[in-house]
Amino acid sequence: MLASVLGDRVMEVVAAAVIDQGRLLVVSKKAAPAVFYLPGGKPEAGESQEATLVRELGEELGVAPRDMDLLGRVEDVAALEGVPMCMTVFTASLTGPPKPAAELAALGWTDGRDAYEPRLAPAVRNQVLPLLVRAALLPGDHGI
Ligand SMILES: Nc1nc2c([nH]c(=O)n2[C@H]2C[C@H](O)[C@@H](COP(=O)(O)OP(=O)(O)OP(=O)(O)O)O2)c(=O)[nH]1
Repeated sequence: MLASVLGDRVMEVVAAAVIDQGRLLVVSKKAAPAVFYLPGGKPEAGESQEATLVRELGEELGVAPRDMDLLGRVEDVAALEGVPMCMTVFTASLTGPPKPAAELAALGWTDGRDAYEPRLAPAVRNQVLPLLVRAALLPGDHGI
Protein backbone atom coordinates (compact mmCIF):
# COMPACT_ATOMS: atom_id res chain seq x y z
CA MET A 1 0.00 0.00 0.00
CA LEU A 2 2.80 2.39 1.01
CA ALA A 3 4.75 1.53 -2.12
CA SER A 4 1.77 2.23 -4.39
CA VAL A 5 1.30 5.70 -2.85
CA LEU A 6 4.94 6.78 -2.59
CA GLY A 7 6.37 4.94 -5.61
CA ASP A 8 10.07 5.59 -6.16
CA ARG A 9 10.53 7.26 -2.79
CA VAL A 10 10.25 3.91 -1.00
CA MET A 11 13.58 2.29 -0.13
CA GLU A 12 13.87 -1.24 -1.52
CA VAL A 13 15.58 -3.88 0.61
CA VAL A 14 16.04 -7.62 0.10
CA ALA A 15 16.63 -9.81 3.14
CA ALA A 16 16.95 -13.43 4.20
CA ALA A 17 14.97 -15.20 6.93
CA VAL A 18 17.36 -17.95 7.99
CA ILE A 19 15.90 -20.27 10.62
CA ASP A 20 17.74 -22.94 12.54
CA GLN A 21 16.24 -24.95 15.40
CA GLY A 22 13.25 -22.62 15.69
CA ARG A 23 15.28 -19.42 15.83
CA LEU A 24 15.78 -16.62 13.32
CA LEU A 25 19.21 -15.24 12.38
CA VAL A 26 19.53 -11.51 13.08
CA VAL A 27 22.46 -9.15 12.75
CA SER A 28 23.34 -5.65 13.89
CA LYS A 29 25.76 -3.29 12.19
CA LYS A 30 28.47 -1.19 13.79
CA ALA A 31 26.58 1.88 12.46
CA ALA A 32 23.65 0.99 14.80
CA PRO A 33 24.71 -1.84 17.12
CA ALA A 34 21.50 -1.84 19.19
CA VAL A 35 19.22 -2.58 16.22
CA PHE A 36 18.89 -6.17 15.01
CA TYR A 37 17.49 -7.17 11.63
CA LEU A 38 17.69 -9.73 8.86
CA PRO A 39 20.89 -10.05 6.83
CA GLY A 40 20.47 -8.37 3.45
CA GLY A 41 20.46 -4.88 2.01
CA LYS A 42 19.63 -2.59 -0.87
CA PRO A 43 19.85 -3.88 -4.46
CA GLU A 44 22.38 -2.24 -6.75
CA ALA A 45 21.15 -0.85 -10.09
CA GLY A 46 19.94 -3.64 -12.36
CA GLU A 47 20.60 -6.36 -9.79
CA SER A 48 18.03 -9.15 -9.28
CA GLN A 49 16.71 -9.82 -5.80
CA GLU A 50 18.43 -13.21 -5.69
CA ALA A 51 21.75 -11.64 -6.75
CA THR A 52 21.36 -8.95 -4.07
CA LEU A 53 20.92 -11.60 -1.43
CA VAL A 54 23.92 -13.61 -2.63
CA ARG A 55 26.09 -10.45 -2.60
CA GLU A 56 24.86 -9.14 0.77
CA LEU A 57 25.14 -12.48 2.58
CA GLY A 58 28.61 -12.92 1.13
CA GLU A 59 29.63 -9.45 2.34
CA GLU A 60 28.02 -9.69 5.77
CA LEU A 61 28.33 -13.37 6.66
CA GLY A 62 30.87 -14.91 4.27
CA VAL A 63 28.35 -17.50 3.08
CA ALA A 64 25.75 -17.90 0.33
CA PRO A 65 22.00 -18.44 0.69
CA ARG A 66 20.63 -21.83 -0.40
CA ASP A 67 17.07 -22.88 -1.26
CA MET A 68 15.76 -19.30 -1.46
CA ASP A 69 11.96 -19.19 -1.29
CA LEU A 70 9.87 -16.01 -1.33
CA LEU A 71 8.24 -15.43 2.08
CA GLY A 72 6.66 -12.10 1.19
CA ARG A 73 7.02 -8.35 0.74
CA VAL A 74 6.60 -6.20 3.84
CA GLU A 75 6.36 -2.45 4.33
CA ASP A 76 7.52 -0.46 7.36
CA VAL A 77 9.90 2.30 8.38
CA ALA A 78 13.57 1.59 7.67
CA ALA A 79 15.36 1.08 10.99
CA LEU A 80 18.42 3.18 10.16
CA GLU A 81 17.27 5.84 7.69
CA GLY A 82 13.73 6.21 9.13
CA VAL A 83 12.21 6.41 5.64
CA PRO A 84 9.45 4.22 4.13
CA MET A 85 10.87 0.85 3.18
CA CYS A 86 9.62 -2.12 1.21
CA MET A 87 11.49 -5.32 2.02
CA THR A 88 11.32 -8.55 0.03
CA VAL A 89 12.05 -11.49 2.32
CA PHE A 90 13.22 -14.91 1.21
CA THR A 91 13.50 -17.88 3.52
CA ALA A 92 16.87 -19.53 2.97
CA SER A 93 19.43 -21.80 4.49
CA LEU A 94 23.17 -21.06 4.43
CA THR A 95 26.00 -22.87 2.68
CA GLY A 96 27.98 -22.91 5.93
CA PRO A 97 28.25 -21.34 9.38
CA PRO A 98 27.88 -17.54 9.26
CA LYS A 99 31.10 -15.61 9.91
CA PRO A 100 30.28 -11.98 10.80
CA ALA A 101 32.18 -9.45 8.68
CA ALA A 102 33.83 -6.32 10.05
CA GLU A 103 30.79 -4.11 9.32
CA LEU A 104 28.66 -6.21 11.71
CA ALA A 105 28.51 -5.46 15.43
CA ALA A 106 26.76 -8.69 16.41
CA LEU A 107 25.02 -11.79 15.15
CA GLY A 108 22.38 -13.74 17.05
CA TRP A 109 19.46 -16.12 16.90
CA THR A 110 16.01 -15.18 18.20
CA ASP A 111 12.70 -16.97 18.62
CA GLY A 112 11.02 -13.55 18.49
CA ARG A 113 9.98 -13.67 22.16
CA ASP A 114 13.35 -13.34 23.90
CA ALA A 115 15.70 -10.50 24.85
CA TYR A 116 16.21 -9.61 21.17
CA GLU A 117 12.52 -8.78 20.67
CA PRO A 118 12.63 -5.11 21.80
CA ARG A 119 15.78 -4.53 19.73
CA LEU A 120 14.37 -5.86 16.46
CA ALA A 121 13.81 -3.45 13.56
CA PRO A 122 10.10 -2.55 13.18
CA ALA A 123 9.78 -4.46 9.89
CA VAL A 124 11.13 -7.61 11.51
CA ARG A 125 9.13 -7.37 14.73
CA ASN A 126 5.83 -6.20 13.23
CA GLN A 127 5.81 -7.83 9.80
CA VAL A 128 8.31 -10.66 9.36
CA LEU A 129 7.80 -12.43 12.71
CA PRO A 130 4.02 -12.79 12.22
CA LEU A 131 4.61 -14.17 8.71
CA LEU A 132 7.06 -16.74 10.07
CA VAL A 133 4.72 -17.76 12.90
CA ARG A 134 1.83 -18.11 10.44
CA ALA A 135 4.03 -20.30 8.23
CA ALA A 136 4.87 -22.40 11.33
CA LEU A 137 8.56 -21.62 10.86
CA LEU A 138 8.80 -19.95 14.29
CA PRO A 139 6.92 -20.79 17.49
CA GLY A 140 3.84 -18.64 18.14
CA ASP A 141 1.44 -18.03 21.00
CA HIS A 142 -0.75 -20.93 19.89
CA GLY A 143 -3.89 -18.93 20.58
CA ILE A 144 -3.12 -18.30 24.27
N1 LIG B 1 18.99 -5.73 5.68
C1 LIG B 1 17.93 -5.32 6.37
N2 LIG B 1 17.66 -4.00 6.45
C2 LIG B 1 16.59 -3.66 7.19
C3 LIG B 1 15.76 -4.58 7.83
N3 LIG B 1 14.79 -3.92 8.50
C4 LIG B 1 14.98 -2.62 8.30
O1 LIG B 1 14.34 -1.69 8.77
N4 LIG B 1 16.08 -2.46 7.49
C5 LIG B 1 16.58 -1.16 7.11
C6 LIG B 1 17.88 -0.82 7.80
C7 LIG B 1 18.40 0.22 6.88
O2 LIG B 1 17.68 1.42 7.16
C8 LIG B 1 18.00 -0.33 5.51
C9 LIG B 1 19.00 -1.27 4.89
O3 LIG B 1 20.25 -0.87 5.20
P1 LIG B 1 21.55 -1.78 5.12
O4 LIG B 1 22.61 -0.95 5.74
O5 LIG B 1 21.34 -3.13 5.70
O6 LIG B 1 21.69 -1.97 3.55
P2 LIG B 1 23.01 -1.88 2.70
O7 LIG B 1 24.01 -2.84 3.26
O8 LIG B 1 22.63 -2.10 1.27
O9 LIG B 1 23.39 -0.38 2.96
P3 LIG B 1 24.65 0.47 2.59
O10 LIG B 1 25.53 0.37 3.80
O11 LIG B 1 25.22 -0.13 1.34
O12 LIG B 1 24.05 1.84 2.41
O13 LIG B 1 16.83 -1.09 5.74
C10 LIG B 1 16.07 -5.95 7.73
O14 LIG B 1 15.42 -6.83 8.29
N5 LIG B 1 17.17 -6.26 6.99
